[in-house]
Amino acid sequence: MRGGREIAAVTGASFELRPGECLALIGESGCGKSVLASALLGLLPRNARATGRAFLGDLDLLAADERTLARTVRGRRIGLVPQSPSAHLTPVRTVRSQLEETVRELTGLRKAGLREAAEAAAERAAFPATHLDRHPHQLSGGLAQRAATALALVGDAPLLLADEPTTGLDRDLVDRTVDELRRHADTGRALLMITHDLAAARRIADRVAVMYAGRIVEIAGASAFFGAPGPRHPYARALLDALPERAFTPIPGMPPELGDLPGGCAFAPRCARATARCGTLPEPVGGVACHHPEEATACSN
Ligand SMILES: Nc1ncnc2c1ncn2[C@@H]1O[C@H](COP(=O)(O)OP(=O)(O)OP(=O)(O)O)[C@@H](O)[C@H]1O
Ligand code: NI
Repeated sequence: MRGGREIAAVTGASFELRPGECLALIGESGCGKSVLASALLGLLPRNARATGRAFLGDLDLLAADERTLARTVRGRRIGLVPQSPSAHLTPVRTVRSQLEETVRELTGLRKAGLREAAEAAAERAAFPATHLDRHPHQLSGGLAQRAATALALVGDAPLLLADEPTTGLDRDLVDRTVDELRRHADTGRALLMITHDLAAARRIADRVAVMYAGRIVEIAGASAFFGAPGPRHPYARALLDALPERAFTPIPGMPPELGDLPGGCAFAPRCARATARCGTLPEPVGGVACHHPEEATACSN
């Protein structure tokens, strides 16, 4: 809601995520990625509401009450690497003390084991042991990011939501961080990684979901998406073509205001393939919501 009006930040998002799998959620700023993650955790602002179903095992996350979410879901069944780590860390406590508390809560470890486990968690997220006794305001953005990732990894939750987990990290650390997240999936857990970093997505994702103006417009296997035959939705194709290492062609125009979406396909005003048909909303077919998708070829997965 903005100015008393209701705005659909995410619409009709439908996807599955299996144990052992990494799904990368990509799309321009403001398209609804973080709102989707917040809805799964029951962390939407009070003026927002979510409808539909989102099953984690037998539990419908959208129907669960706050007590269940707070006691059994957040941290335990779903880990979160938040988009703004500094806002998520407790300002008055050192990183070590926050890690130790989380380890104690989630694993029941005590005393000596606690210290060791906290240090191991820091190590997993490449957070330097020399900085463990610092407070959040003494950390750079990249270090706060790593502290938040360490905290999120502690419980080995069956589902990890990582919202821009590599912001502020240089390339080596990006690779190291996403490889650690990938290991989380490789041990039979699920990972939803929200990212602007398509190289990081390509490195670890099994599948890619592309969001535009609050809708998932394409879901595809990562190797088909990033390699051959490439994305099938014109927006997804344009996102990749905008990369400096590819065509470096910016997407013309701007994403629409969510409060002022066109009636049909929201990408049509920016799309070279658009025709009159795009005035009606395309339903997803074979993972692609477009009236004029690029051809699927035999090697797509
Ligand atoms: N509390 C709120 N009240 C009103 N609108 C909101 C609120 N939170 C998010 N929005 C709107 O919802 C839309 C989606 O926001 P969201 O944060 O999910 O985008 P995002 O895809 O995560 O972007 P980014 O890549 O910049 O993080 C935006 O247009 C944003 O302005
Ligand atoms: Ni976001």
